[in-house]
Amino acid sequence: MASEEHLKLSTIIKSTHETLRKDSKEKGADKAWDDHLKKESQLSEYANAMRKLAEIWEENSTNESHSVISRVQWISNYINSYFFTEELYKERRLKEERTLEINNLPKVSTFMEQMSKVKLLDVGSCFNPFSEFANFDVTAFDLCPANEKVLKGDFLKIKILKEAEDHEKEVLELKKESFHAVVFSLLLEYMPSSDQRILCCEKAYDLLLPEGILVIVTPDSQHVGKNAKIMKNWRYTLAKMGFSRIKFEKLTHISCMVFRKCIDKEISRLWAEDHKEDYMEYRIDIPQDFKD
Ligand SMILES: C[S@@+](CC[C@H](N)C(=O)[O-])C[C@H]1O[C@@H](n2cnc3c(N)ncnc32)[C@H](O)[C@@H]1O
Repeated sequence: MASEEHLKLSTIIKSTHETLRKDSKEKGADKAWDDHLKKESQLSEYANAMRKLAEIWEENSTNESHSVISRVQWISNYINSYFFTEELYKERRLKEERTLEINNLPKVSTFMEQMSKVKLLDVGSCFNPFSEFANFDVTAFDLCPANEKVLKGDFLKIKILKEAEDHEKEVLELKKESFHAVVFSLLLEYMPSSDQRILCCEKAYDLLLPEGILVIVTPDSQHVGKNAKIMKNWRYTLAKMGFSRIKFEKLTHISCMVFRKCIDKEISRLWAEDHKEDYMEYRIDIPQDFKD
């Protein structure tokens, strides 16, 4: 059973999202977003609520309904099996090379190099849940950091450059193709429009090395079929960008997905053409977009 404190904190989170969606309908997503960023006390209240919820979840980690542990664990387990324990990236590489060959596309000769630590960008990190993992070299940032381990920045405004300055507190720019993994854990649904979510995924694409992965966790307490069309449309949209979805798992309250940056964009684009259904569009919607 949720405690009174837990309910109070969850209400802060939900009402922030609701207000942003409502403002976005009234004045447009860009204006609503700019106005939202000016509400510093509301942003800090949200960050504190998120951090405190995580502490509550940690204290109650034996209770399976508390999903913060499971999402952080799920993400780190997958990243480890992809890069280290099972080296899943090698299997995928072979599969993609075969697709290039079958479709008479040019061969690719440079691949991601073996690494000892995964360079991980955690966008919308809030309290940097990945800082504890020794084999991750984490860059964590958020609109409103909940602690000093997190840098401040708006991913929608971040510049992606061939060379980027190092940052101490605020991130304005990041280096192109400099990360093995980008994590969006409960990030996309914070933003009120499909265009903003798409921009985030396109930026992740530019920041990842080829064969790197974008891990997306999104809240979903419905049964697996309920949001299937929305999830299939995400897969289509990301495939048009150059990502191929390599993992999907529905847990009790979240859906976890992994998208791999293909060695050649054409690979996932061919997949998108072959699997396009009539309802599919270049969009990233969430179920809340269809509520009034
Ligand atoms: C629901 S919290 C998720 C926190 C953490 N990733 C987790 O899984 O517990 C969403 C976070 O994303 C941040 N955020 C939303 N849009 C952002 C943006 N454009 N740039 C950076 N951070 C953003 C918010 O400030 C908030 O801390």
